Amino acid sequence: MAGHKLSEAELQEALSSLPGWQIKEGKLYKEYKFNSFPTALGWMVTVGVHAETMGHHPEWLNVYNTVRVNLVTHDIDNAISNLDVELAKKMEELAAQNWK
Ligand SMILES: C[C@H](O)[C@H](O)[C@H]1CNC2=NC(N)=NC(=O)C2=N1
Repeated sequence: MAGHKLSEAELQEALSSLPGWQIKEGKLYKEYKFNSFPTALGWMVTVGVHAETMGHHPEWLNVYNTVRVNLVTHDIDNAISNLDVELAKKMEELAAQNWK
C-alpha cells in the first residue's frame, strides 16, 4: 500500500497534532530521548512490529538512548504520505505509554 502524498495543508494539520515533529530535508523527523538504551530498544521493537503489520517502515538511527526518526514513503517518490503520519502517531502513542 503506497499511501497518498499529503498536500501542504494536510501536512501542516498533521504536524499540529504531532508534538516535536518537524519537516527536515523533506522527511517527517523527530528525535526521541529515552531513559536508557533498553528503553529505546524496547520502543523500537514494538514500533517495528507495528511497522511490519502496516507494511510501512521507518528510517531511524539509534545511539544509546537517542532515536532519530525520518519518515518518508519510498513507493511515492520519497514524498510524505498519510502512512508516515499514521506511523508517527503510533510512535507517539507507544512512547507515551511505557517508555518516557
Ligand atoms: C512492498 C512493500 O510493502 C513496500 O515496498 C513498502 C515497504 N515499506 C515501506 N516503507 C516506507 N517507509 N515506504 C515505502 O514506500 C514502503 N514500501
